[in-house]
Amino acid sequence: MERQVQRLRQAFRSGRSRPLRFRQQQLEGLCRMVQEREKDIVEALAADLSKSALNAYSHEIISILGEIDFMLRNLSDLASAKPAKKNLLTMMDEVYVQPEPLGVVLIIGAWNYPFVLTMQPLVGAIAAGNAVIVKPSELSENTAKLLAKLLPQYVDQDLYAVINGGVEETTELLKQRFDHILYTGNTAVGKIVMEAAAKHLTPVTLELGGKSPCYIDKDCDLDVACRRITWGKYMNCGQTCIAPDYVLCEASLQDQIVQKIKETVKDFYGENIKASPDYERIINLRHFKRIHSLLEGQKIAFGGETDEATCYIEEIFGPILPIVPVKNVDEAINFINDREKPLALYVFSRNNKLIKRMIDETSSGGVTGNDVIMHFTVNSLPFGGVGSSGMGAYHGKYSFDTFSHQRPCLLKSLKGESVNKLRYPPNSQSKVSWAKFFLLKQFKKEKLQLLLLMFVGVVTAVVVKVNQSSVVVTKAKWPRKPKLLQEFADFWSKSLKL
Ligand SMILES: NC(=O)c1ccc[n+]([C@@H]2O[C@H](COP(=O)([O-])OP(=O)(O)OC[C@H]3O[C@@H](n4cnc5c(N)ncnc54)[C@H](O)[C@@H]3O)[C@@H](O)[C@H]2O)c1
Ligand SMILES: CCCCCCCCCC=O
Repeated sequence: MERQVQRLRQAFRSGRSRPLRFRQQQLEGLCRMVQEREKDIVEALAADLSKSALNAYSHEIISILGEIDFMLRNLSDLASAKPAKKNLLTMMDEVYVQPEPLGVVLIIGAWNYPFVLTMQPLVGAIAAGNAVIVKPSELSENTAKLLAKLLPQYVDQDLYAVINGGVEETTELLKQRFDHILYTGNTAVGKIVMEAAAKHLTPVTLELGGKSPCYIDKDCDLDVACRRITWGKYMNCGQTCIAPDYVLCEASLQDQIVQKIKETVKDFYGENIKASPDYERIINLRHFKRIHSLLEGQKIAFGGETDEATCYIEEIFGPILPIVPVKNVDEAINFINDREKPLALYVFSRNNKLIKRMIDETSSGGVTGNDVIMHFTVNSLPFGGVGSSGMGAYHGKYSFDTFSHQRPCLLKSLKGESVNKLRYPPNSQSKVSWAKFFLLKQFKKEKLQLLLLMFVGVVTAVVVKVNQSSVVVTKAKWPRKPKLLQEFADFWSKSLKL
């Protein structure tokens, strides 16, 4: 593994991953991979999660095509140097922020959306000019194997690699030095990743789990709310990081909500849910048993039928989508704030002020009002957690920034020493006063314009004076100019008592 990381580091050091044209070619390669091998990808997702081809396309493949398209369209803008605001001391200098690639990046994916959760960060890391190792989850083994087979056929093999394996291999991989790690998975392993990264002072983005509350206000269209919640809760058999985890509502709404969700489940998946192509399965027996054990001793409002042989769990309420009665919105807010910060918050209400209030008085990775999941699909929004649901974010521009160093650059000329005297020893009270003026003084735009006008006036006056006192200014006389300017600067320097 050490050798593999070194091989990527060498390729990165060669500078090959940096030119924009190269990055674009790699992203185009990824796009071709998704388009030409769509059938293989769909089959792998079906084998791992019983995803139908249509769901594989709409839940995973579309996101990746959209992300690649975004990067291709915006790459030159994202990668360009951005001019930065100057202070009075750096007025004459070049001041900008230059994004630069970090180096060798590790992406560790989870099994529940095995294609999206590895490919979407990969797109950002390539766009930002890095070398990348992708470690897919061993639990979604078909997608993991497929990625290892396909990627080398479509992108540069020395810069981008897939390493497959479980805990042992990932532990070994985490001993290596990376320049950034993006990990998606549970919070306990997130801590292991962060600890390993700390040994090399490697920055991390942690995309972790989080119990996402869903508050339903009594001033709401319950039919619409329940339909949207049912969609987000049962998509991918409930194995979605931002699925609504529990509902908070006033007790009077509880029965209606149960009834409406029950009806919607039948609407979506038919009477025989088990036979629906749109209904996925739990990833493996271990997870099946874990979820099954949550049902024990609970009051199940609807569903609860399971089939161990096919890892099928019919949708249930209780531990899977608990409904927690609250007196009012204040109690709902307290309930949320008494717990770890969730990955998402969902609020359903006709009352926009109430939605805004819940946003203001709670914290979560992201928020969708009057719907669920959808903030994930907007690539102009950062996607990530806060507190125990994670740190850092990605998607679109935020992916590019996550995998870049924002390098501040200040380019001065070798001239202008008179002004620079201000900061050279020996220090003096007058220098400190001028430094305060130059660095702390905030001018209103109009005042600054007036000052600039006065400055231009003074310069013009000096130039006119000099021209009047000299013989006709010819081309040959131009070399005298810097000296004049120097004299002018010295004049200012003396006036300012530097
Ligand atoms: N925030 C998000 O974007 C997001 C997305 C998907 C899933 N999740 C969360 O992830 C969880 C489900 O994922 P999971 O953790 O079961 O996935 P998982 O079992 O696939 O583990 C995630 C990754 O961690 C690696 N791993 C596991 N144990 C390890 C160890 N001891 N040391 C080093 N690496 C190890 C695995 O090989 C895998 O690549 C849920 O909590 C879910 O909410 C979060
Ligand atoms: C159109 C809906 C797309 C939903 C994709 C959700 C991906 C969530 C990843 C976390 O588990």
